[in-house]
Amino acid sequence: MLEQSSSPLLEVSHLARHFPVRGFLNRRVATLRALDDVSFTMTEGEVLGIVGETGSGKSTLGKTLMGIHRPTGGEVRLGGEQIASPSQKRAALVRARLQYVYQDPGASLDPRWTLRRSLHEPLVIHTNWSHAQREAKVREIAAAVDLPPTHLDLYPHEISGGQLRRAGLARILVLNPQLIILDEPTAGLDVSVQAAILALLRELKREFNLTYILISHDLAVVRSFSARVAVMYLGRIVEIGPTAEVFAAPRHPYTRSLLAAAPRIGGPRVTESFLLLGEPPDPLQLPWGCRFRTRCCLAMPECAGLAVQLEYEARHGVACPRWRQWDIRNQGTPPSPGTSVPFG
Ligand SMILES: Nc1ncnc2c1ncn2[C@@H]1O[C@H](COP(=O)(O)OP(=O)(O)OP(=O)(O)O)[C@@H](O)[C@H]1O
Repeated sequence: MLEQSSSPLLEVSHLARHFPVRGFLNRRVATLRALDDVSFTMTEGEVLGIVGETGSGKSTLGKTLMGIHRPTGGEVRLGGEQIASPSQKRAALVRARLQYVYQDPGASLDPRWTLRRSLHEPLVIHTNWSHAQREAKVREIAAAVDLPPTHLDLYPHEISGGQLRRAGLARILVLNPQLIILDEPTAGLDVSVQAAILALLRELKREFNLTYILISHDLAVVRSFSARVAVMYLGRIVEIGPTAEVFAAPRHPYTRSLLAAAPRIGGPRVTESFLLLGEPPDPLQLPWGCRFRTRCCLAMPECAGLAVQLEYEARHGVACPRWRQWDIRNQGTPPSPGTSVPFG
């Protein structure tokens, strides 16, 4: 596990989620390993960004933490209490402490209900509070997300897109969550609306002492918003560490490739030799050993046999024994494609 100064809020250990692929007569014909052996910890108040190409397992991770998918292996602890394992059903009370925010939180509001009814609803389900207690909470949270009390009597179609997002967030916040998983919160928004949403999320984090997991394709958003970042490739974390360090000195060849494909991010000069080679492999036929080796410019035949492990104890962990060998010999200068780097 990563070293943390205080005891962790979230502990994810060797989490896996596999999906059966069924064929004729509903027989299992293959297994899609969407998430495999994922471990990390988070302290209260932290923001962890999750990045990776489409299909790398980011949303599956979020949904498995949330209990939307039951894990195939491993476990999740929140505040020391085991909240997910292959044999465990998630309790409703625990669900309230962890919330998942889809791309557009406003979309979760029922168009036939006033905002007031939508904000009361989670409290009706999860608490036995009186109407007056619920109303006080709803008003407190509406004020925190800058929704005037008069708006509580309006329907979703009567308010602006920005207000709708804020109302969607309010619906989650009434439950006093500790950890919120934000899945692409800024996707499809223009830059000024993006900035407003991120500013609101920062403010809410301070006010309610929230911890966030931010899933995003947008490396610039992750860089500005999260202090730590985990990079995923085909269901595994290949690198995890402080965002500034990962962006300034990426270690895993895949992280270098991601950054090379996003030049506006800045960071170190990443030459073309770190551009991704070829297409991602079929997720039903993952390469043995390191899953990235088929597209990696540092790959050697030995990578097929390696049990490549993320260095969980490291503050900046990387699941590739080859980056270190390369960096020591070449002070970080990337190799030409196909260059062989001997082991040992
Ligand atoms: N319910 C499901 N049943 C079967 N396979 C699934 C299911 N959900 C996800 N997958 C598969 O798991 C893999 C990871 O998908 P996931 O949605 O977690 O990736 P992602 O990194 O979030 O992608 P994106 O950035 O496009 O949202 C993919 O190969 C996907 O097809």
